[in-house]
Amino acid sequence: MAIMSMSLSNTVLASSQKVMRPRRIAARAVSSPGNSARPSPQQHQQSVTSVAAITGSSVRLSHPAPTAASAVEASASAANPVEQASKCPIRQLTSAFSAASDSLPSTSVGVPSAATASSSSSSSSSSSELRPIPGPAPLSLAALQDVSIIFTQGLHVAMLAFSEKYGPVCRFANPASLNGATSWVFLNSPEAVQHVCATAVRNYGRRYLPDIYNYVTHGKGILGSQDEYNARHRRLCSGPFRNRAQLQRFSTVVVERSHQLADIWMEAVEAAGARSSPSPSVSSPSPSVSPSPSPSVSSGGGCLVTDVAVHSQRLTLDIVGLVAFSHDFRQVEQVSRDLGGSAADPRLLPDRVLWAVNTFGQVLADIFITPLPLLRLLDALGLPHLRRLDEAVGVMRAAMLEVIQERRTALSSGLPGKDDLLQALLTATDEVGRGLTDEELWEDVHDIMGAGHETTATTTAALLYCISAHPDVRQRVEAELDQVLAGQPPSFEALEHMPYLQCCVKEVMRLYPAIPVFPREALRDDELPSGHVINAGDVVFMSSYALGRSAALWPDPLTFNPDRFSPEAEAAHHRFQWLPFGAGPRMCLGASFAQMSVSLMAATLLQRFRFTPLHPSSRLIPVAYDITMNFNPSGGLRMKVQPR
Ligand code: HEM
Repeated sequence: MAIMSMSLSNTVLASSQKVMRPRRIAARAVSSPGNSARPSPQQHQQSVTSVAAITGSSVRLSHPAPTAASAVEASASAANPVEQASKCPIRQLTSAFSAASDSLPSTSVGVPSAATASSSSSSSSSSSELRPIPGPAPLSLAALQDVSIIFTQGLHVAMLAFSEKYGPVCRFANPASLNGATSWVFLNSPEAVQHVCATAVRNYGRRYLPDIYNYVTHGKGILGSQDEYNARHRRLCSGPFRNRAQLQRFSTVVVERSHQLADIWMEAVEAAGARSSPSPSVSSPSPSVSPSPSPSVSSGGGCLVTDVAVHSQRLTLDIVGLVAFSHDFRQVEQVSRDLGGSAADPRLLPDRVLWAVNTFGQVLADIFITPLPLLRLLDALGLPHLRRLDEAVGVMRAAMLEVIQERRTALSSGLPGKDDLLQALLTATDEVGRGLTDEELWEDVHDIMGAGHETTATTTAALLYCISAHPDVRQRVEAELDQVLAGQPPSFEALEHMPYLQCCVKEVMRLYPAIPVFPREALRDDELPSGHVINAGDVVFMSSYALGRSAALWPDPLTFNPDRFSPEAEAAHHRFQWLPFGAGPRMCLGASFAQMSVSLMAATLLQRFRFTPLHPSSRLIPVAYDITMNFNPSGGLRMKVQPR
């Protein structure tokens, strides 16, 4: 997402992209560590971003069509034909992910080695003419106009516009080789993406990263690392996310916490009913753009009106904290206070980790594409972005290392461990029996938490909105929920019997991918199947957003229509046309967990409530991206929430 945004950016676009500031959940109840980095109330209103800044890719080579974790499935199928036969969405998810996320392309799915990749690449295009890639002339007016779209509307919108203007492959020159890129190439065809992420993946294995990301990660962790380091950590960390039993256990956390949120909503509605408050003014919702202490909530008349996107952020932060290292951020509890309309008392949650997570995310989102030299200058001039970032990282690291030490001690004493990601990673070893060091553990767990929080929150909020904005879709979802659950809580197993809900999840990710761009670096000269020439040093951008909204791939692309993902319709899709989790060896590590979580959160809430979108009033949600998707352009997703 941002990673991509930064692409063109770092230097050129760098300072401009402050356009959209995240307005996600606010850690309003956070206490700062009591130093100069103490966040202001406004900052507390900022979401708890995190390192979700990434990009992904998978290696789907043989599956006929994407079903669940589309990008992964082919490789999964290649590795496990039994699972391939399964039509069960969750089974597909887990099995697909298990093979895909970590199979190095050359081993499990037969992606050619560097040498063969280049020859296969050449042969694939030997029948076509070599042709230059279209695009604006360097430093021309057209180039300026095009680049201005990135500044004003974001790279995701620009990529769609570029493909409409120049075709599915286009190039922007970078005469000064800013950020080391010889030029920027934008791809918007499944065939080209397949080439980069599968056929010739060895040439494009490295993710392009912004300065600040390299600064923060030092090339470590999962998100910021490259090559063998990344592959090893992916192999070690993916275990829990591809293990069905582990996913099942994680699913109980998701359902329990979602029920907690539902209970709080229900209490608010009932309390308001008992007070006989007047009906909330649903006809004139305030967009609540300002970071007010409460996310503009009102209740009464048998319902409440609130920004559901704020609550979903609280929900997913709790979930990732619990799943990652059994840390309860108690953000859902905070919703009662949101609904009471009172400002939170920071003393109630003296959580330094939460403060750090918030600060880290907020600063990172603010400066994501700003070049490092400029950041150092700003720090020297008294705008200490880097210092605040360092401080937040220090707090998170210290807290996590403490937990790791406690866990190691418990483990060596034979005490029962927790059932979380950290516990699984403490004992994970690679092929030569080597485990993860404490430093590696904290970096990886932190990355996974960061990648999993806002992405799932915004996707869930958008899903609730889209389903509710389409009464026919809502009716079908409700009918499926009622029939499958028969009044019981949703579960991992029950999801397997909810194909229509899965279609809705996929459709929302087509229109609103939480991370819209995944960039790669070209190591050597290469040729796309279309005959276009890629040069060594080019940065190649692919976009799930542009693919998902391409009229060439999807009829009536801006309409929310879950039936696009019925088994019959999916069978006609290109394997690389729906890629919300990226594709190839850098594909999202948590794809199956993400789809499961989003589905379960939505199922739990839709089973108990009916939502009526109030703001924005359009069916298409205006979204922007900083590190991940946000709803800043409409000031959130304000909905009437009514018990069913
Ligand atoms: C709807 C939710 C999510 C979406 C749309 C999403 C999407 C993505 C995308 C597009 C990438 C891209 C990478 C690239 O090509 O460079 C990525 C990477 C990643 N995601 Fe997700 N993600 C989601 C949720 C999660 C969750 C829940 C987790 C963990 C629990 C997670 C963990 C990761 C990690 C660790 C990476 C980095 C992989 C690497 O660099 O090798 N994601 N995600």
